[in-house]
Amino acid sequence: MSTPAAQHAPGRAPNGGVAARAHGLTKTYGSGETAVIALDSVDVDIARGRFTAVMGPSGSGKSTLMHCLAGLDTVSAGQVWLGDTEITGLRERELTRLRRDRVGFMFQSFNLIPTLTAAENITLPMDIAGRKPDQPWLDQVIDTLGLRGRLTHRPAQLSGGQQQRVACARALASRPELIFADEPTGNLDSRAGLEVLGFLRGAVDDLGQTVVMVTHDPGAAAHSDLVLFLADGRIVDEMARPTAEAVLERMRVFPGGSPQAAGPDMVRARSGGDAVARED
Ligand SMILES: Nc1ncnc2c1ncn2[C@@H]1O[C@H](COP(=O)(O)OP(=O)(O)OP(=O)(O)O)[C@@H](O)[C@H]1O
Repeated sequence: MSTPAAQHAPGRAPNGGVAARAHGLTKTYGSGETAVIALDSVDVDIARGRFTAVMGPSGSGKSTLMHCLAGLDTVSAGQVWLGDTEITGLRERELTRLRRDRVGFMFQSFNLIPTLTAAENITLPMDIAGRKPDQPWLDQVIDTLGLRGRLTHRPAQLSGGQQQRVACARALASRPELIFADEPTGNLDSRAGLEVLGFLRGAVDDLGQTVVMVTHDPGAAAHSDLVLFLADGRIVDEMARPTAEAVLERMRVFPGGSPQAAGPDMVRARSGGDAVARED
């Protein structure tokens, strides 16, 4: 299977490598008349060694897509792979181990443990797993993120940007196959946000990591290689080599001049119900 996410440089995976894949991914919450279709038969390939951004109106399914790809949530139908491993159908215990060993997470609210130092927070997932960090790699991550002088600080002694850098180091520490970042700059001022985006970019370019980032911010999405646009639980568009201006311009085609106001009928009509490649 191949999808637009994997068909257009620079979002295309080197050597066709796919870090995560969804096929016919459907997620429904509730049942009967109150059922909500959060994801509607989504097909997507996440290119390995690339930075992919996911954008779309509030409620379009961005977080649900991320959670299903990361094995944080079960699917109602369809299949999800992490690398070559099909994760749909895995037992909770296997999923927990897979997330711990192969996926890194960053959240808007940093999710650091307040009583632990920065160093302890960074290695916590590996400590829980009983795994020894690869020290040269960890040193490289700590130095790249400029955290060397902050390792003994607790989160309350760090700025928001520094806390998110610790969360970034924690996500990178085990050299995961895939890092999911859910609005990682949402709680940061623009300077700290830019810094974190620069580090995520560097993690991809210099360290060969794979990053998927959910964002509402066209400026943040502009740091990615490829933007996937979600609306009404479907991937309705994509943009390679995005700029903030181009992303904003793209949004203007949605009713009301903003993707927040995009109507499902309109985006379905444009996409024919499937993800479409950008034609310009
Ligand atoms: N646990 C849940 N129970 C019921 N409905 C849910 C649940 N989680 C999400 N939904 C619904 O699924 C749809 C997609 O939600 P999701 O959080 O994935 O959207 P989103 O694009 O990430 O939104 P936002 O940008 O506001 O965070 C929404 O209609 C939402 O109300």
